[in-house]
Amino acid sequence: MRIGILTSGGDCPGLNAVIRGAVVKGDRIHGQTFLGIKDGWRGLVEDDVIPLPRHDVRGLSRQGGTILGTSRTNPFDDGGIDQVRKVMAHHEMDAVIAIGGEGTLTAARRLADEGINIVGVPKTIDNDLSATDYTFGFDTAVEIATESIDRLRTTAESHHRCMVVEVMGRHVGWIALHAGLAGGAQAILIPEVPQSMGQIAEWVESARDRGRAPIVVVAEGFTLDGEEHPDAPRGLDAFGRPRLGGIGERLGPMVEDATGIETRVATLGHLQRGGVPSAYDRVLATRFGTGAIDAVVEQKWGTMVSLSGTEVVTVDLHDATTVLKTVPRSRYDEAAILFG
Ligand SMILES: Nc1ncnc2c1ncn2[C@@H]1O[C@H](COP(=O)(O)OP(=O)(O)O)[C@@H](O)[C@H]1O
Ligand SMILES: O=P(O)(O)OC[C@H]1O[C@](O)(COP(=O)(O)O)[C@@H](O)[C@@H]1O
Ligand SMILES: [Mg+2]
Repeated sequence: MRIGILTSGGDCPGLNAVIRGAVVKGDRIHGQTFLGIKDGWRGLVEDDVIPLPRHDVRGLSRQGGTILGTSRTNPFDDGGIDQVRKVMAHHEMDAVIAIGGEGTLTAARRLADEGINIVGVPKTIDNDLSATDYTFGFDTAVEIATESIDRLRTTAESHHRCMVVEVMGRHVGWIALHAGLAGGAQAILIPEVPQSMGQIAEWVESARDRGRAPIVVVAEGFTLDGEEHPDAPRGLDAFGRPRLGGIGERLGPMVEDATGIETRVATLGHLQRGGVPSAYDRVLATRFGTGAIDAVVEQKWGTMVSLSGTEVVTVDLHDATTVLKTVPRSRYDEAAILFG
């Protein structure tokens, strides 16, 4: 059997561990042959496909990024199903393992609906995919954000300042919630729960009044009460998505004006996606890779590997892509008891 592997959407620590897990198991147990599809769906529609022998995945579980490259190409805009069929036939590719987030897996679901043999693997630092308890990449991002908050806190305390820390999270606030809780933030602002400037100022002042240096963690997709869209001062990216990032820089002066507390801003940005995966993410990603091979062998087309408790299972791609996994209001309220 000849299997193509692609990585698509924003990169994420653990992508290489998935590739290694799949190739080593497929080669060793089933004698399968692997092909690397370059830059996500782009490689599949433009026929940019390379051999992916077991030798090439040696030592990959600790390596950040993706050796295959990634892009945000939409296969339906740039070639469509006929082109995908043609490229697969050209390489005698029997199946594709698509590693990506909600966008990539929606494309995978549409291709599976058209009869392409596809199995999905969920990745995202945002942890916004339904039908899996966790995605790899999230743990590493939270670890990096937490360490950053710890470091920002000591400088904020020395100067008696407030620190606004902007983290990633396009539609959901999981990174902000977990890193904020782990770092003991005095306010956590997430896309799911708009807040007023008055409330934010109240939390900051109350922390200051107790002698603390207030830390405000804000997800890039957060909006103030009454605002319709998150800040995207740099316009759209190459694929028409708003380039988020900027709410922290906007909030900093507003907090300073509202409270009189000297405030600094740190935007963590792509630091959260770079570098080596955590041990947890290496294990999860490797298990997803070997699990994807089981799904291919069992011809479970149109499914995605998923973590259910501690077990790797498969779920229908439809279930995984219909609804985003947002932070439930009760989880936010639980954290909010500690704000201020
Ligand atoms: N409904 C869709 N149909 C086909 N392709 C899609 C769809 N939604 C997203 N995609 C493609 O998948 C790419 C990756 O999605 P994106 O959200 O950027 O990353 P991720 O897969 O990490 O969520 C998008 O740029 C787009 O080209
Ligand atoms: O790398 P880019 O294009 O700047 O994209 C940034 C976006 O990618 C993410 O890191 C991950 O998003 P995806 O999982 O949808 O790729 C978001 O948190 C962030 O908004
Ligand atoms: Mg996405």
